[in-house]
Amino acid sequence: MAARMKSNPRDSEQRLAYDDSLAEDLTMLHSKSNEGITDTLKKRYNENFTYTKVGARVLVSINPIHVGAQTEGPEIMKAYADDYHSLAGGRNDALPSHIYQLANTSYFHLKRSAIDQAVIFIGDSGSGKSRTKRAFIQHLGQLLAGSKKEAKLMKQLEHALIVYSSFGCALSSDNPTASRFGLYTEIQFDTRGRAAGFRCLDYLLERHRVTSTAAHETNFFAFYQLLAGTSPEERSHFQLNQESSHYAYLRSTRTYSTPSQLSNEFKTLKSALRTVGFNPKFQSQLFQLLAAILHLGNIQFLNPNHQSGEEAALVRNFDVLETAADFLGLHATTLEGLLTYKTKLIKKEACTVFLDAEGAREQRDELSRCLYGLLFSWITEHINSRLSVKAQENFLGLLDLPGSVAGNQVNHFQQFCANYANERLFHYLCYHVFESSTEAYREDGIQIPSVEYISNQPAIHLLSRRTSGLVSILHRQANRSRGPASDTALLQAMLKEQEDEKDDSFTANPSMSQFTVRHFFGVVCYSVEGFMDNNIAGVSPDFVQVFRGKGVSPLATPLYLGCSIVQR
Ligand SMILES: Nc1ncnc2c1ncn2[C@@H]1O[C@H](COP(=O)(O)OP(=O)(O)OP(=O)(O)O)[C@@H](O)[C@H]1O
Repeated sequence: MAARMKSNPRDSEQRLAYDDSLAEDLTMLHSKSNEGITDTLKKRYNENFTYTKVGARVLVSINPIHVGAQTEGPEIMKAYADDYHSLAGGRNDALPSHIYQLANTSYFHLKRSAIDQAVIFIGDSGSGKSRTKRAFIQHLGQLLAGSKKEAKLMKQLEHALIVYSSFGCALSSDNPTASRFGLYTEIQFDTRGRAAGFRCLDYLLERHRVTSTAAHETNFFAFYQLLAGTSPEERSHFQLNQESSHYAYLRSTRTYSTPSQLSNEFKTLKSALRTVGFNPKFQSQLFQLLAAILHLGNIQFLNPNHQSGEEAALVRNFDVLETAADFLGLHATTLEGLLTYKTKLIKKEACTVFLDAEGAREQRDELSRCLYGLLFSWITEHINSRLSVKAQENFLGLLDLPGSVAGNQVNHFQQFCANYANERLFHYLCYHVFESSTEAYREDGIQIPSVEYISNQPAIHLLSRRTSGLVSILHRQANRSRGPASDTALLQAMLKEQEDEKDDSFTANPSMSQFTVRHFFGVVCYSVEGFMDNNIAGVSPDFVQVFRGKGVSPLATPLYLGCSIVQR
């Protein structure tokens, strides 16, 4: 166990004697220089102390991925739970800083003062946010273990995270288990402070990954788990081939696990689905839709014989289209029409456009992304409908968004959104750590020196200025009365506004369709390609019409039944 007894300096005398080298709390350091802080964190990390406090409300965690660090587990959890119970929730500081201790404190405040609590996880991709969140939830489960009902609920929450991890995580260049979506989880408490339910809200699912994945990355884990884990009967029912290389959407991607590990992961997924309320029928629907998406990706198109613009693309392998159509509950000809024709607004009139092979491929991929996005939303709605309660007195909220990514690679719209969200969270954090308490003291007439810190105000300014900020420009260009602008026009508009503002946090390279933003975590290059489409990303009216039509098999309709899903 990495936990060690250590006294914490509370008064000034103790503080003078405080050994900076392994300080539990960075606010207690004599020298609060960058060097002093990083030195302390480094030493603590080398001593297997993963966590360090910054005052009472902020915890720094350094991913202890190195061998030898045993920072979690039942024994350590028990020590912190005993600590909680022996002190009736009070903080005793005898144990080293830990996420379990933060869980103790949050739960204690919620119970004692009936004030809602929120925990925000911020960090680079791969820094360990999701893992730390899981540890928080596991420990909360330990604190609630006295009640069977509450313990069961916390287990269900852990299983919900397993489901989200299968459908929303992938191997990326920065993280073997990167969350390609954001999740806000609210644990609900009743008037007596007992956990009564939980609900989730997902954000920013990287839908694009379904149809195109960088060579050194993977698609969402659920696809590989499905292929490796289904029984021969199930495979034959879903008409699946066990080899991921058989599927266009998985072909160029990296394998991330051995077949037997994937098969075990699939078992775990099925069991997690069952625990959060997906009965075998619903599970079968989920997997059938995943299979349909894989089959959709294998449909190939040829250009029409006459390129007059009045003939649509031809399907090269109609048998694959028939399989996909069957799983989606559509007639093959309906799916063929959906993929080879498109309704477009031309001069405010809805016109049907014939798609060539390239257009049909794009339409097919858009359908796959749309189905996956709806599937993901449906999972959230299903979990919420089973496990949330309507009446809650208090909540404990946990926010975990995809981490920030800097580096040399060119990033896309989804990462722009994630990085923007991380800027806002960091800004919020800085305000609460450095500004809000100082303001409170000043209001009480107490003068305290202000602390210098690296503010991300320039990036916030660039991104969120009311009219000339990048996000505002993006919205304006999407909502023009004459229709959305092109990506090139968007970049031009960004460039013009920033030149007028003389904002050096921004540079643009129109010939490469790229721009860079200086974020607080580094300079990031974005390709503007796809920004407009992704920003609008509504469900195509063609898709909605077809799936709402009469005669569609119930297999696809659950996705469209929940109004709130369609409205998203
Ligand atoms: N305490 C820990 N002990 C051992 N391994 C850890 C620990 N924390 C994180 N890791 C490992 O580090 C990797 C990254 O962790 P995690 O997926 O939680 O990062 P993240 O910050 O949520 O990233 P992203 O923003 O990309 O989702 C994972 O493989 C995880 O298992």
